[in-house]
Amino acid sequence: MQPDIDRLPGGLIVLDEANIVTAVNRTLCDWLGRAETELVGHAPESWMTGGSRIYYLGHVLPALRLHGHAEEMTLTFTSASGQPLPVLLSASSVAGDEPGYQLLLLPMQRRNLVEEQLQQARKTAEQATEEKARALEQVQALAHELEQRQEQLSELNAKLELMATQDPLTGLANRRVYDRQIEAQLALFHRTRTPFALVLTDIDLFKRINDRFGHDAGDRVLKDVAQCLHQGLREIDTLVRMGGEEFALILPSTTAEQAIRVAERKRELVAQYGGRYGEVTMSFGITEICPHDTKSLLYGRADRALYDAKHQGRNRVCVR
Ligand SMILES: Nc1nc2c(ncn2[C@@H]2O[C@H](COP(=O)(O)OP(=O)(O)OP(=O)(O)O)[C@@H](O)[C@H]2O)c(=O)[nH]1
Repeated sequence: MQPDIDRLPGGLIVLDEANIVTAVNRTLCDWLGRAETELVGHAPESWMTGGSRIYYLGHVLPALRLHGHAEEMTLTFTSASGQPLPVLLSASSVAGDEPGYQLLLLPMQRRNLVEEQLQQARKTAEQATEEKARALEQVQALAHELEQRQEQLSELNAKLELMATQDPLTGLANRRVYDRQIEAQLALFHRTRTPFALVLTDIDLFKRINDRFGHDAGDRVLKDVAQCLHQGLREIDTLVRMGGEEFALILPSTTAEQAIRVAERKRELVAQYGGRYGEVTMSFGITEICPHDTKSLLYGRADRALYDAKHQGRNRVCVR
């Protein structure tokens, strides 16, 4: 598509090398209020104000001839009715069969408009950048808050998990962990016949300690006994406070024979502990997993072994 130079939003003047107008567009004719025939064949400075004429001949034209271009120069033309017409001129040389120059004129009013539009666009862009920065800040603040909430949530979950599995007085695992571990050991035994032993143990005549020294003293003894029982256990062993003054030990890959030795060591340790609350002893009931055992059969046998120990005079280890 050929550009329609007559409808350009700026005036166009084509000059030959001798600075004589060879063509103009309609926009320029309209601004100057002159017919094309009045303009072609003349020098362009003919329609400029005195000052602009000097500037054009002394500066613009020499620059154009020397460098081949002149940019954003201010000149004032005069219309046929005598009105000054300030313009911004940009010009460049044209090579080829008919060498010369082409001058593009933009009225200053229009330039101001363009500048205003540019300023407006810049302002809008700045506002958009500020809004973007604010939005980014908000997103970052929200992301930070989310991170904190997630941290709080995982802390809370960890606390809940602890509360669900820990005895608050002694810090030992609770009955929930006992159930989980026994079920895991039973499953392992049924799959691989790996033996394990269950030890139930109970502080002897604990009621007397409570009665004589008070409930707080009883709590102190429970904590100390928990420590004694915990000493020397393997990573894979599980020590649980079942409730009251009863504890359970689940010893994986352990026979009843081996469990007796473990229980004896614990019994001696507790008996040595004594402390401010007089003699403290424990009774132990042991059993080893049998082929047709269930969780309750296993527990029942260990409990009967513990009963045997109590019945036989306490501070001893019995096996069933
Ligand atoms: N201080 C304290 N006492 C507890 C706690 N849980 C249970 N007890 C007490 O433990 C005592 C257990 O008494 P009993 O079941 O009669 O058994 P025992 O006195 O140890 O006698 P034997 O088991 O036959 O040797 C009761 O007095 C309970 O109140 C606890 O968390 N803290």
